Amino acid sequence: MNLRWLVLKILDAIEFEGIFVHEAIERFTAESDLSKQDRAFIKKVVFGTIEQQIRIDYVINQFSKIKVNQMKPAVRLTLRLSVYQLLYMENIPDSAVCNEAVKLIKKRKMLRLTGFVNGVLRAIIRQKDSIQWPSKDDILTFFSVKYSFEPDIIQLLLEDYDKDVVENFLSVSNEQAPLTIRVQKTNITKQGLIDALEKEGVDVSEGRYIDDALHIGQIDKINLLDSFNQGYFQVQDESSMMVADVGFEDGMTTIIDLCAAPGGKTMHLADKLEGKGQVFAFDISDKKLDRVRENYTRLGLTNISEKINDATVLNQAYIGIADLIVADLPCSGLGIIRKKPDIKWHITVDRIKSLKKLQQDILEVAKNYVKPGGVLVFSTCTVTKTENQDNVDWFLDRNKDFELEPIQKNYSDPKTGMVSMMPISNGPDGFFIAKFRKKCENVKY
Ligand SMILES: C[S@@+](CC[C@H](N)C(=O)[O-])C[C@H]1O[C@@H](n2cnc3c(N)ncnc32)[C@H](O)[C@@H]1O
Repeated sequence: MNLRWLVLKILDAIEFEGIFVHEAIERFTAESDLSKQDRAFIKKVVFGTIEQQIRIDYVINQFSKIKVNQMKPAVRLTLRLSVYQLLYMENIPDSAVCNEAVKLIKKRKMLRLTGFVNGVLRAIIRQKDSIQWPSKDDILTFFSVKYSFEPDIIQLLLEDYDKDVVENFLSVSNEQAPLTIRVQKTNITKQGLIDALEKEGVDVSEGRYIDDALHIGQIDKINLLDSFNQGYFQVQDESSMMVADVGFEDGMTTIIDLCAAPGGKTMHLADKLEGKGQVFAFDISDKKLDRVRENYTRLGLTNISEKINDATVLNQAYIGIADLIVADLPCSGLGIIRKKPDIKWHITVDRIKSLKKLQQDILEVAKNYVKPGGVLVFSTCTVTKTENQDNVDWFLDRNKDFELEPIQKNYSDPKTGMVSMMPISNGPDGFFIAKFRKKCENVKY
């Protein structure tokens, strides 16, 4: 099996079919008998090539007369995956990278272009220590090339945050995220899970903010772990666990998770209900809800009912019934780029504007399902003020029957009473949470 050939096919599918990185890797590696090391290599090169695309293209363009966007797709992708290895994988000899690239071009039957590819790569190998990088005087181009982000997105972030904060965000977004799991308390205690994982040879350490969170070592195939199949845990980032940690209160019985798939927060809330009460898990399509079903079946949870429901359309059956509404809304996802690097290339300023409109449409409907005294939690896995704080102001302005309840946790911002977290190195993803309570004199959980 030629691993780089598989990488090329995966990159090709991502670029021309528009599928997500994880989906593409899964499609081309699931059925094959690749070793753990082979899969790790493929994942590293695919993730890295996507993540560092702007920087890689910048380097190629310095050494090639034909610019990247004028190249034949197979040549462009072969050069990108090769330059990633040259710049970021020191353990691979430069000559091997070059020879393998030429083999790929031959395999694609582009014999006339082998000399070109070989020439560009050899030039980069010779001069990679003297590449001319953009000057810091032009901070947008400098950050864009250094961290491989679109200048428009950097500009948007610079309008919201200080330069140092933005630079840290860009840098951490290119790191590997920790693998975090949540103890499924209905099935096992935390210590019981730690013991079970260690018995299976998995490295375990405590999470940073949430008691039920554990970090585990990177695992090739999690579904081969007995503790996973026994439903002892759910893979979930710590920032995502904060939603139930903030929203759930003793005495609650009826919860609606309006945008639930794949179900991370639904499972956590059903766990907090200790198998009692009801979590209504809504999402836009049955295919999305399949993931929710898979999760609750494996975890053995019976207090979840899933249903196709468009969150922008008021559903009369649920008006005023919920103790807690979770509106974990579709967003630009800038807080989770470490896990989904292709977000870098899908998100635009216009898309963020249209997401804001969708978020407001959903919040306008969501408020109707809350009981007097009940809670509406609004969350996103992004860091733009447009999608977060602006929506909070907009919501409070229009809905005087709701108030912002300050979140008092060791991970919330004491000034705003909200959670607005940038991704943290070896820690949680970037995330935002605001908690609204529907006013009522007598009822409070
Ligand atoms: C951020 S994800 C939710 C993640 C989920 N809460 C979890 O913790 O696993 C946003 C979800 O919103 C769903 N969605 C998008 N538009 C929707 C709509 N109009 N109505 C309901 N769900 C929608 C998407 O299908 C997606 O599953």
